[in-house]
Amino acid sequence: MTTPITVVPDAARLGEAVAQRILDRVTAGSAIIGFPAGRSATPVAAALKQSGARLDGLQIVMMDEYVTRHGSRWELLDPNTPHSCIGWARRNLLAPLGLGPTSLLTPDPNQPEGFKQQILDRGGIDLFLLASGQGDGHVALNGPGTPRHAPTRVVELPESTRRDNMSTFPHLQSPADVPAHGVTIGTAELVELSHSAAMLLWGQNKAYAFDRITRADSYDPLWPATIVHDCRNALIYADEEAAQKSEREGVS
Ligand SMILES: N[C@@H]1[C@@H](O)[C@H](O)[C@@H](COP(=O)(O)O)O[C@@H]1O
Repeated sequence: MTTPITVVPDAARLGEAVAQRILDRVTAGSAIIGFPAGRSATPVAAALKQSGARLDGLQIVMMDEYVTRHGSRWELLDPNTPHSCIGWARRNLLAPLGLGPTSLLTPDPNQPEGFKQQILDRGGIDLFLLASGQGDGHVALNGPGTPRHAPTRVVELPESTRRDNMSTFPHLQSPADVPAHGVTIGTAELVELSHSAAMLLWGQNKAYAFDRITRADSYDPLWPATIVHDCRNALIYADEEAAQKSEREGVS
């Protein structure tokens, strides 16, 4: 495994370390940052808010969103729904950081192939923050079995991802409460469009994900979050609970 690992004591320190990288880029001019919705990036969002910095130059790219079919078209989940990924971005990033709607880019389920060009037009993603499904290793909504070069597209969520989403959004009581489809950036674009990437793993329930990811050297379709190894300038950030540091060697 060649992707460097940084282990910090806890989720708050992880958030501060990653937020500092974003702040450095914003200070240098502008930053286009890819975000996952859910628990993993919440400490990063909190640390950005805590910094009190002006973040006008911050552009946020959300990697996925749940969708439902209406006739021949897909509709994004209402952002006021507590498990909406766009809603997560509005609540955790846009509102607290004082950013407007033009600071947010999300894939269009009816034109998913356009997402790549929209990102290219902005010069690519400076830093793509990645999360791993705790039980099935999904990344964005690319579930187990996703080929390495999958494009941005609408996918049907497997039961394993819907179960993981119940931990991410605890108000979801059963897999049936989780929407059956989502639009997601593809594994191809995660690699091609990011100048750097950071996998965020914190808490005991990400210990297995840490293990699966750090045992791999490159993309393993059975655990799609291993895509981090194929990304340029990639880093894994973990807290001690996820890394179970005392039991490992070679982790700094
Ligand atoms: N749609 C989101 C993904 O974007 C995110 O990567 C994942 C991880 O969530 P958590 O960080 O809570 O484990 O949850 C959901 O599936």
